[in-house]
Amino acid sequence: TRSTRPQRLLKAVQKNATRGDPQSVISAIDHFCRHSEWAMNIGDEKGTILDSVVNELNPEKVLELGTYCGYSTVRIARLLPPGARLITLEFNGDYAAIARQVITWAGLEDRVQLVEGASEDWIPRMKEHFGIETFDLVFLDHWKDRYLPDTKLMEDCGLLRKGTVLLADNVICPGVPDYLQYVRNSLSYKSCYFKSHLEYTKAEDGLEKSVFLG
Ligand SMILES: Nc1ncnc2c1ncn2[C@@H]1O[C@H](/C=C/CNC(=O)c2cc([N+](=O)[O-])cc(O)c2O)[C@@H](O)[C@H]1O
Ligand SMILES: [Mg+2]
Repeated sequence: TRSTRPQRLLKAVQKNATRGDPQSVISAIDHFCRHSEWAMNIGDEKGTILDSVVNELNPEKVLELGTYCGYSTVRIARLLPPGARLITLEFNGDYAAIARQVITWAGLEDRVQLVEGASEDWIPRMKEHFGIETFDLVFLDHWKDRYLPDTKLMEDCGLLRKGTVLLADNVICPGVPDYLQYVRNSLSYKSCYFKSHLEYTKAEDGLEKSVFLG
């Protein structure tokens, strides 16, 4: 049977990227998405904004919601100091299997914990299962109708501290209106919008950075 797009994306990484070189993995995926098949990775333009937020925070504990093929996982993990940890949640087993191989190809498996499961099931288990007190950075890039419920769930589970940064992809396209309204109007967040473009296209999109005020 015909291969899937994530399988073809992984093949492009294994063919064009150098093992242990995260930047070459990022470039191989961006080239594949620009010249072969579009895929819903954050991409190189919004990815540069993601990089700047990670570099500014120098986070120890990072949570990513929605791994997909692991592109943003690699972008984030490559910037983390060796002692830091990135936990990424992905409930589609096929995508998780691809992402594991992409992350390993980049040589970042010792900084990344890919958990195969749903965010709503695993957010409540972060403390007892992973010994996580609070996260320094959360990157939201999963189904758009989950951003708001999962943010409220993280609040209720005490996983956010004064200064925790939530960085949300796709706040314009496909859009997350309920989440945007919440973080922009809640007294518990200081929120700002980074205007950019939908990955590999000229359409507008952007990232919303929201700092939890406690
Ligand atoms: N509750 C949950 N727990 C764990 N994993 C979950 C989850 N909900 C979804 N996922 C996973 O997260 C990814 C979904 C991404 C949705 N993005 C998108 O739909 C998307 C669409 C466009 N677009 O259409 O242009 C552009 C983009 O940048 C996008 O991120 C998939 O890998 C999916 O399996
Ligand atoms: Mg996205």
